[in-house]
Amino acid sequence: MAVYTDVPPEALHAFLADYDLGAVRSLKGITEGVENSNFLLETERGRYILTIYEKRVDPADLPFFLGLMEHLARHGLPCPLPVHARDGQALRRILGKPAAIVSFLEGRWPRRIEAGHCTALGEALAALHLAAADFGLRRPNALSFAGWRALFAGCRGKADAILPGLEAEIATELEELARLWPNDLPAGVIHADLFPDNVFFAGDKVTGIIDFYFACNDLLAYDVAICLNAWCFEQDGSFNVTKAKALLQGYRQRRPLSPDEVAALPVLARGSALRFLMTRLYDWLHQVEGALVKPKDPREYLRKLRFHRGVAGPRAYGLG
Ligand SMILES: Nc1ncnc2c1ncn2[C@@H]1O[C@H](COP(=O)(O)OP(=O)(O)O)[C@@H](O)[C@H]1O
Ligand SMILES: N[C@@H](CCOP(=O)(O)O)C(=O)O
Repeated sequence: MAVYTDVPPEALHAFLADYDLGAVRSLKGITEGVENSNFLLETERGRYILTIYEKRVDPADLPFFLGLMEHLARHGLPCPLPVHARDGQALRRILGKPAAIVSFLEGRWPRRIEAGHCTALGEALAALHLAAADFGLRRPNALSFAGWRALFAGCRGKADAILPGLEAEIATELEELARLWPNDLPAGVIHADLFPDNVFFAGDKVTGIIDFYFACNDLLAYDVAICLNAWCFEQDGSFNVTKAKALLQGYRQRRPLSPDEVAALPVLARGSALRFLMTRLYDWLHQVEGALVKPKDPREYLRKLRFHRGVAGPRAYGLG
């Protein structure tokens, strides 16, 4: 459930008076999502998404997120296009909170992932990296080593309640990854959370890429590793090498991976697994009573982390 703010009709009308979107037909809360309040807004002009930014998004980051969506949409990516109000601003306020209207994207995120989705996803991810290359703003990744360590500090003394030995395993992993992490790979703007629920399809065609609220500057191949984790494991925890091969083939058709990027994939996949393990662990251990959002299982990402730690090399991902 992600509707944290109720929008009374008077507030909506006052807000929309500054846009050229015509009269409101309806406003419906969208129950999917975690971070912000999202609404499907229908006006005389068409369908839009109204997002009200809640506590977890730093308002200082919003120009980067909205600017990036606009940049990518203008480069032909199927990303939400922010709607500017008459004063030229896309970032405005409703009920005292930051808010924006973006274009509505058609399609549905895949509940059952097929290899064909992975190929198309790989192509779309590479297209995103290429199109973002001349985006003018920068945002360091808040969820890299320093962020992981801060989350870990917030879980100290509690992690073993989820699985005995977890705390020591994470501490060792943090040390090893800090030693192994590649710092000289191609970098740029990455999506950083391109999970299946953030990619809409019509058949095998990508029709929408949403949720840019973790986007940042980091290693491009790290984004590929995030997708390997989010798209290529089955429900039973097994790794599907056919899907991985499809994803990597799709990506490499648009943006070839250098030999160093390929060699680094196992380490990057470990780091990506640790990133989602840490945020999920933190959220699991800091559940707010009465919260409407069900936390995601951190153990899923521990299993993925262990898989990548055990691979002999990038061949495990279907690369020759
Ligand atoms: N531009 C869009 N077009 C169509 N649906 C959207 C769009 N943006 C968001 N949604 C809908 O809102 C839901 C939540 O959006 P999301 O950005 O993932 O929220 P959160 O950041 O809170 O997790 C999505 O699953 C989708 O159903
Ligand atoms: N993809 C993350 C959680 C972030 O949720 P989103 O709804 O903003 O994509 C995870 O699976 O841990």
